[in-house]
Amino acid sequence: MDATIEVRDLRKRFGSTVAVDGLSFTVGPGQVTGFVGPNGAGKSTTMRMILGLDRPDAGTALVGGRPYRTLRAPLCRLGAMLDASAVHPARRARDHLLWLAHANGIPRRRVDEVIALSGLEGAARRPAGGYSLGMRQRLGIAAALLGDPPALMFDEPVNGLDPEGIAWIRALLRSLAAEGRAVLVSSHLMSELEGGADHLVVIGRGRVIADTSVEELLSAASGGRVALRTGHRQEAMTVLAHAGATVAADGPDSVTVSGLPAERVVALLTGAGVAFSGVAEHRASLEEAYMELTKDAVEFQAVTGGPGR
Ligand SMILES: Nc1ncnc2c1ncn2[C@@H]1O[C@H](COP(=O)(O)OP(=O)(O)OP(=O)(O)O)[C@@H](O)[C@H]1O
Repeated sequence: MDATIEVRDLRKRFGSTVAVDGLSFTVGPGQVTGFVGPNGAGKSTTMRMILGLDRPDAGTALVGGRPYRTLRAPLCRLGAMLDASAVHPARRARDHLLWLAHANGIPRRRVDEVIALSGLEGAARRPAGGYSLGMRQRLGIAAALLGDPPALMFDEPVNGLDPEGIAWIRALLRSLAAEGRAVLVSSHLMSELEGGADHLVVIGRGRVIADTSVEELLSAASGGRVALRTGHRQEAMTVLAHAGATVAADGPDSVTVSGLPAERVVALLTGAGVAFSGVAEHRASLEEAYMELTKDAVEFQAVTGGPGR
C-alpha cells in the first residue's frame, strides 16, 4: 500500500486571512516528518485539508495517490489525530473504538490490539470524560492506529504532556516509522521534535520555509564553526587568521573559528606550538536552527497581533 502524503500547491483563505499560501511537500514512508511552524502558521488547516475536512481554494492533497475523501477504507489508509478531546465524555474508550471499528469494517480484535498498543488497558472501560489529557491523547492515538494504516498524521500530539508522555509518544512515532509507515507530526515547538523527527517541513505564514532532513538543517545552522579554548588566545588568533580563518574572541580563553575544519585548527596550532585545551565543532541545537529559520514569521505575527484565534 502506498504510504505517502503528498501536498501540492495547497491554498486556503479564511476571509482576509491567508492560512495556507501555496504549500507543497511530501511525507515519505519509513520516517517521521515533523511539521513545524509558529502558532497560526497553517499546520492544522493543512492537516484538515489532507483529511478533506476543509476544502482547499486551490491545490491538492493526496493520500497514497488519492484524495482522502475518495478512499474506500480511509481509516486503513491514513490514521489521524487532530483533536484528542473529540470523544463524547460519557462514552467509554473501548466502546468508542468498537463503534469506529464497526463503522469502518475493522475486526473487533483490532480494538484490543490498539488499546494495548496505546497503553490504555487500565482505562478502556471508563468513560472518556474522566480522562487526563495524556489518556485522551492515547485514545486519539489508538483510534488513529485502528485501521493499521500505512500513513499517520498527528496534530500537536505532545502538547501539554508530561516528560514521560512525551517520551512515550516519541518512541511510538519512531517505531511506527521503523515499520515503514509515513508519519507526519506537527508542533509549534521544535524542542518537542528533538530526537523524534528525521525530516522537517518548517512553515511560516502558510508557506514552506524549509523542507529538509534534520541532519542537513543542523549542519547548515552549525555553519562549520569551531569552538577553541586556549590560554594563548592572541597567538592562536594570529596563527588561524593567517591561515585564512575568520576568528572571534568570545571570552578570555575562548575563540570561535569559522572557515577551517577542526582537524586543520588542531594541526595549525600544534605546528605553531600554541597550546590549547579544547577544540570542538560547534553543534547548533534544533531549537537554535528553528529560531533562525522562523525569525521573520514570528516578527510578522508580533507586528500584526498574532493569528487572532
Ligand atoms: N475556521 C477558521 N476561520 C477563520 N480563520 C481560521 C480558521 N481556521 C484557521 N484560521 C486562521 O488560519 C491561520 C492558520 O491557522 P492554523 O490553525 O492552521 O495554524 P497552526 O499552525 O495550526 O497554529 P497552532 O500552532 O496555533 O495550532 C490562523 O491565522 C488562524 O487564525
